[in-house]
Order: sequence, then structure tokens, then C-alpha cells
Amino acid sequence: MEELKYLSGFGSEFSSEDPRKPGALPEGQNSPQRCPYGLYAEQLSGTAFTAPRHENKRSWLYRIRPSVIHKPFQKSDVAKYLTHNWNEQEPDPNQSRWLPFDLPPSNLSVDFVAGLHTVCGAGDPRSRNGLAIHVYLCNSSMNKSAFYSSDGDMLIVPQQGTLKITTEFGRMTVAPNEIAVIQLGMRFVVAVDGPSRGYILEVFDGHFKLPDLGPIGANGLANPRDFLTPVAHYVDEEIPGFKIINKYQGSLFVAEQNHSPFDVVAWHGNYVPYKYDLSRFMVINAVLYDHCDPSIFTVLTCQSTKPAVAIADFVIFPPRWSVQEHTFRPPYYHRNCMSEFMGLILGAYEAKEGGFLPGGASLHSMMTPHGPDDKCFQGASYGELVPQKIAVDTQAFMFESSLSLAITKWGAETCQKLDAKYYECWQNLPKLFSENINI
Ligand SMILES: O=C(O)Cc1cc(O)ccc1O
Ligand SMILES: [Fe+2]
Repeated sequence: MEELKYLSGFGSEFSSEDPRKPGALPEGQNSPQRCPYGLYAEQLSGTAFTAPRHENKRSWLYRIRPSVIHKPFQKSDVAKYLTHNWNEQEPDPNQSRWLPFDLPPSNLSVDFVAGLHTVCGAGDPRSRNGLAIHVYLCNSSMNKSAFYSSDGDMLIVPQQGTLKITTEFGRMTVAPNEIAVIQLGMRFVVAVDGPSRGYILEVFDGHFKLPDLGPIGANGLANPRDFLTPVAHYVDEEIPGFKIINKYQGSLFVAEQNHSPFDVVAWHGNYVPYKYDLSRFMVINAVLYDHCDPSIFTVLTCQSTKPAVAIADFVIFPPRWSVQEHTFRPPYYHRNCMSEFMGLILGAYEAKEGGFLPGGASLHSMMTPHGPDDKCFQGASYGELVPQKIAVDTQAFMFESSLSLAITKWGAETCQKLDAKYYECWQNLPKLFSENINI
């Protein structure tokens, strides 16, 4: 595949024009009486028109046909396990761990949309509050169809297989250890090379932003210029029966039209899809003693209306040096007023070397105790505290949410990946209490 070009920056005002149609982007105004090349102007709003300027997000698309040329939406059941019904199961506060979710069998062709399975979530897109965590399990490219969510922004974390994503704004390839964010309303199509698996965090309100850096200073964590947005690339194709699949209030709807929606010749604005390579993360950590809270590894955050409380943070556990003195270095034992959903992209996670595998997941719900398993505790309590590169070829991540998440029926039962014995990994933690102050 040809080398794709990108625009670099986070939250920037971009403009892009397909080089095959120079001058397609109107100059000096958004809505000329007649647009260059006979294009239609269409605004895509990502915030209320009246949102404060520093939060206001919108883009202007100059396209061959306006999006409104489509037949009525009809209910679709292509994704059987996509749901926002958080009442399918009784609440379950237990520590949950899933073995890697199964890819579809090779004799069954499943695309990205059909392969969406909701694992857990909370809230409701109708009141624009909440989130859903899905996994996608697919093996074939979307054909004559495009997808968008009217419910939330999707942060996509590929674990296996590179995604070739065509959006209205242009094209991007997203490989494991990269992420993509496709925001509310943006249409896209996913092509894959083979069996592909990954995680999706969908937030029903607000947008992802970079965390504030406070005393860290002006640089660090995910640097804005490492976020990449596609450049305009249009196709002019009549495609009878092209399907636009709309995720709306937790259900899928499909509308037919007779042309490709990827007909945007030029665009400008600050409401855009983007990708980010997790290996670019500038890691900050304790360099003398103690274990920092994982918020230090926040890549992106979707804030709630409570100050500094996230609907969801996207946090990674990247390769890094561990150098702390007289310190229990792995994650501490803890109970959290936030929910912690974790996944593993590659390698192994420091707190649990076995059982938590790439393509699997764990959920430690609100106030449910968790921490290192017995082997990890033992090793870290008695190991020599030399500088150590932890997790050389690894990437674990966490979706951390202030909401209390419910597991779906698919997540709890149908997927058959829930590890009923997970709790055992803590049962052999020894009682070390002793008469002696020094053990
Ligand atoms: O539970 C986990 O593994 C995630 C986590 C990691 C860490 O370093 C500190 C707190 C925390 O919740
Ligand atoms: Fe935790």
C-alpha cells in the first residue's frame, strides 16, 4: 500500500485538499454561493455551536454529494453482540479476567462492524453520559459499507492486525501499538489483512483531550505533534446499494445510498479523526522511591463535568526503567473509586505474568480490591533493586472510568472467556506478620 501522508498536531485547525483538485477548499469563507468544482459544503459539528471557543469543534467538508442523499434508516442486526443494555446480568463486583477473546472461525467472514462485541459499560447516549467498552473480532474487510456512531467517540486499540481505516477526512493505517480516535458522526470503513482483534472505548459525551501537565511542564506524556490526522483523499464512485451503518442509541441502523461517502475533496477544521503511536509516549515516573499512581501514564482523557474526574482515561503501561530504591516497585494493592478495565496489546503485564494475556482483558470494579498476584509480590519483595527495564516488548493499557460498569451477557457468559479461577491468584499471599520489626 502506498505510504500515507498525515497532518501532525492535536486539536489544531487543519486544512487539507486532495492534490488532484487544487483550489477545492474555498478561500476566505465557508459557504460560497457556488463551491469550487461544484462541490457541496457540509459542516460537521462536534460541539454545540455555542461551546466556548477553546472547546469548540467543527469541520467543513467539501464533497461531491452532501451526506443527506440516502434512503431511510432501517434497524439492522449485523452486530449481534453490540448492546447498551446494562441490565442483562445481575451486578457482579468480583475481579473479572478474560482469556483472549476468540477470533471468528476462518470459514466465517466477519467484518469490523459485525465483529463488535460489547463487554461492559454504563450510562446512556440519550442523556449523553456514559461509556461502552467493546472488542472487535473480525477477519474480513468491510465491503460497500461505512460505519459511524451517533452515540460517542471511539478510541480504537488494535491488538492483532493492522487496520486500514478510510474516513471522510482521508485514510490512515493503524497497527497494534497505535491507537485511533474516530469522533462522533465521522464515517469510516475498516479494511483488514486477516484475523484482527482490538478494544474500543466509546464515550457518550465530550471528547478526548490531552491531560494537563501541571508541574511536569510544557512537554511530556503524549506530545501533541505525534498525533496524526489524515489528509483529504476522495473517491468519485457510484456504488449501488452502498450501506451507511449508524450506531444510534445503542442499536445499529442501515441506510442505502448509491455512492461512496468518501467523496470529500477538501476539508478544514479542528474536528478530525487521528491516530497516535504509543511508542512515542514520553514516560515520566518516580526516580528515587515509591510507586506513582498510573495517572502519570495518561495518554488521553475524556473529562466529566466534575473537575479533573474522567468519564474515562486512556492509560498505558509502556516499557520503562524501574529504578526506585527501597520500594515495592509493582502496582500497590488498592481499592479504587474508579473502575479499571485493562487490556494487553503485547507482552506481559508486570503485576500478573500469567493468565492476563494479549487479546484478553480484566475488570477491577469500583472498590474491588486488587493488586499483584502472589508470584509478583514474592519476587518484588525480595528482588535486588537494581535498575531494571520493565516490560521491554510490552504494552498494557487501562480504560479507567469514574462510572460503575456493568458486564454484558456476552462478556459474562456467551464469550466463554471469563476465568472463574482468577481470584485464586491472590489466595496464597502469605501472612508475613512477625514479632520482629525487620523481616
Ligand atoms: O490495577 C492495575 O494493575 C492498574 C494500576 C497500576 C498501577 O501501577 C497503580 C495502580 C493501578 O490501579
Ligand atoms: Fe488497579
